Amino acid sequence: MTPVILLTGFLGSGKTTLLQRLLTDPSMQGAAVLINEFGDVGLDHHLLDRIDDNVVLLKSGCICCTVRGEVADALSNLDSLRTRGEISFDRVVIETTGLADPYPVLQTLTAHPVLRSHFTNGGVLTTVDAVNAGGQVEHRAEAARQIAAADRIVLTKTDLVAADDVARLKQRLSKINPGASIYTTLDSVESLVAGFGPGDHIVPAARATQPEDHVCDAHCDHAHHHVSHHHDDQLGIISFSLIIDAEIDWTMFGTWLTLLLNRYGDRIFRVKGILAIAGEDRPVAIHGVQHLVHAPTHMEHWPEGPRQSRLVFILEDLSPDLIKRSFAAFTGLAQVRTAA
Ligand SMILES: Nc1nc2c(ncn2[C@@H]2O[C@H](COP(=O)(O)OP(=O)(O)OP(=O)(O)O)[C@@H](O)[C@H]2O)c(=O)[nH]1
Repeated sequence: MTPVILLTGFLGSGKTTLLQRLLTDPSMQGAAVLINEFGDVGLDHHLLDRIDDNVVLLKSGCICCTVRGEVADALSNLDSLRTRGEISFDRVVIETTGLADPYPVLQTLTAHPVLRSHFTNGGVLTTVDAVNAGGQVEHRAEAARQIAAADRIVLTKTDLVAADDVARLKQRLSKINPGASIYTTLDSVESLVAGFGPGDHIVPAARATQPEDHVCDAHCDHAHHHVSHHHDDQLGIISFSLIIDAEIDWTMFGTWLTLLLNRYGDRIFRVKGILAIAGEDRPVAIHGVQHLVHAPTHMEHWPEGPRQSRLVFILEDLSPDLIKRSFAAFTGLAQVRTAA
């Protein structure tokens, strides 16, 4: 049986950063990876250095509902390729979208007639952003369910908050999920995935908020499973991207993004992008999570395709047009396109 590790956590909480670390550890060299992103423009596979045949980008959408069938198909495909000797892997890591409910994915593993004889639940790792977790847990059901589903919680961004706040957050997380062990990004990869490997049998954490026992199939429309389904229609969460063909002035851009997140960070859950900056050969990756702008990083090389800047936003109750107009007005770049 091949273990499937589910890597989950709210938008911008550090899943891809942790995945990058996991994949560079020798113990994880045999891992195949499935990545799912919310929104039509996937960037995470570009932001990961290790891209090979074992990395599959799933169609956009909410992993718990829209692409559940696709997860099953992707796992079946990986298994067939392995049977034919075309690839080899000894475990699978699935990085979910930051808005996913992990329970239906776990159920897919145990309920699917074929998958359940090849794959097993290899453990749930949930990243929790120490800067933004307070509000997210309070206001977003998805964030709470991701924490409740965890076997291990990895606290990220503890370098950006005071030690007392980290201690308080740990206490709060322990109340939501007393069975999960809590780590930070300072812990070794070995300790984070110990017991999650081939041949290991994880004992799932005693979860505080057990979901209903009902097992859905791909056509299930039971409302109880669609807590996170509501995120994209009823609560007005949308994703869109800005595409800019001209090179961007870094100072202008930085000022614009800082002001934008300062003003609208409550409603901008996530912004990430790959930028063509004037005077730079290599692309620059940028990340914002609510009011927080992370340090930009240079990527090794441009992904395939045109050298254009792409910014993906995940917003709640905010007009994409407002962002587009403000970007154009601030940077003086009129040729800005949006994609839904
Ligand atoms: N300072 C600091 N930054 C971090 C840490 N972990 C992640 N980040 C930064 O947080 C930003 C978002 O990280 P990602 O790994 O892209 O987050 P994600 O959960 O994959 O994001 P989505 O897939 O959009 O939900 C990036 O700029 C990371 O460099 C951490 O422990 N400390």
